[in-house]
Amino acid sequence: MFQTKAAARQHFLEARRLRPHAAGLLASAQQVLPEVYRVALYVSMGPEPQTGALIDWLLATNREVLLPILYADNDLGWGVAPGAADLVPGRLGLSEPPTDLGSDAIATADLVICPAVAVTHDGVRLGRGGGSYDRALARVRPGTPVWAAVYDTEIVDALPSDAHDRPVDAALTPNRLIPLRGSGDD
Ligand SMILES: Nc1nc2c(c(=O)[nH]1)N(C=O)[C@@H](CNc1ccc(C(=O)N[C@@H](CCC(=O)O)C(=O)O)cc1)CN2
Ligand SMILES: Nc1ncnc2c1ncn2[C@@H]1O[C@H](COP(=O)(O)OP(=O)(O)OP(=O)(O)O)[C@@H](O)[C@H]1O
Repeated sequence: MFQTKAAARQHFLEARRLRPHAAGLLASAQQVLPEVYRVALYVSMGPEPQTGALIDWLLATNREVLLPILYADNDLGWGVAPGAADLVPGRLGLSEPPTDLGSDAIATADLVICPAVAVTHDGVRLGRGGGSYDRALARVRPGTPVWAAVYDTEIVDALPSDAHDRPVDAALTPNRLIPLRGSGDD
């Protein structure tokens, strides 16, 4: 398999760039979304699984959506999504909410859907390499479901991992929700 996280990241990001288009998470999420009020999500960029329509639908169905704000040290703050038009440019080409509720606001989420480059059947998540979600997921209220947004081809048997990596409970793809082992509910 992959010797390093960097090698794995390069492999999966290259494959993403070759996709003809980025599929969205709305249809699959609509099928499986539990009764939740506040959902932490991300504003998708480029070939990432798209979140725009899902965010709009959550807001239209009276849910609240938390979106990340990337700090200089790669830690994350959170703001509520008022609507796509109200987002402001952040670092690395990201679009972010204008008002920061702070890093601990993720503890108020009932469901966290986080970006990932790949995930294993055991729930090991590989991200962009900033350690942003390693820190953010440590603040999630215990028992809150955490889903990694990936494509079906990004769910693999093994990935390099570190002790600080936070496991995820399921993989949400544009097609389905796949429960992952090793995160407490089996
Ligand atoms: N949409 C989205 N938002 C997110 C994340 C993410 O993975 N996706 N993050 C997850 O932690 C945090 C931000 N971390 C990020 C880290 C790297 C890149 C990125 O695109 N890097 C480019 C180089 C960009 C540049 O330097 O101009 C690259 O890797 O090619 C984006 C976000 C918080 N918000
Ligand atoms: N709690 C933490 N506080 C500060 N730095 C951390 C923390 N957890 C991880 N890091 C650092 O973040 C860096 C990247 O970690 P890693 O490669 O696991 O990121 P990732 O989970 O793939 O990315 P991301 O979470 O941003 O999507 C590492 O150098 C690691 O030491």
